[in-house]
Amino acid sequence: MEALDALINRVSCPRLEGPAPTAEQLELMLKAAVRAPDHGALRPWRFIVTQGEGLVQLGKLYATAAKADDPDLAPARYEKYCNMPLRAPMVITVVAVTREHPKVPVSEQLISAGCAAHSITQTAHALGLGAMWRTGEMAYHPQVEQGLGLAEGETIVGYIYLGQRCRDREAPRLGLDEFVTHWEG
Ligand SMILES: Cc1cc2nc3c(=O)[nH]c(=O)nc-3n(C[C@H](O)[C@H](O)[C@H](O)COP(=O)(O)O)c2cc1C
Repeated sequence: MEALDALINRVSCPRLEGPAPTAEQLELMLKAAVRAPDHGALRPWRFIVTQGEGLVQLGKLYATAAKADDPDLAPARYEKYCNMPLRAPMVITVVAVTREHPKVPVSEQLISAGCAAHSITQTAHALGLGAMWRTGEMAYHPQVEQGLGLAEGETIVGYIYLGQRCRDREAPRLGLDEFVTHWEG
């Protein structure tokens, strides 16, 4: 796919199916991710790749965290948390690795990690794969952060769900006038 086509027509795919991206596809997505713009070359990101049994374990981590918040959690809700990561055959957890820096505020480091996450979705689209950036409460739960081994200064910026597209979606055509002005002083 041409680069411009991929950039302009990327869409998210809420419904994904197997097989998971191949090792080659995964490498391309991660290579693109680490080329995200990065003030100070801090490389403020890391990527946790989960598939197969790992997805089952991730679901259990979510459900256990939800149960810790609400000991009366209904079994159906518990099950729902278990099934969340099973919506795709691969999930890449994008982690912002931030630290205090004299020139680069933490907010910029978070933006860089977000750009890295977006590069994964763009590359997935260019490869003909489907991707969906998700967060939700399980991106911010301390028990999930601990289970995934996050350290101080690390934040989940997104779970990128990846797989084969169940159906093709058209990118919405947004008029630019609403968002763009030209400033001439
Ligand atoms: C930081 C971030 C977190 C998101 N979290 C969710 C989420 O938890 N659930 C969801 O349905 N969409 C979430 N989205 C939105 C989808 O990834 C997607 O962008 C949206 O459905 C619009 O589809 P499109 O990308 O094809 O325009 C998130 C997007 C971003 C940037």
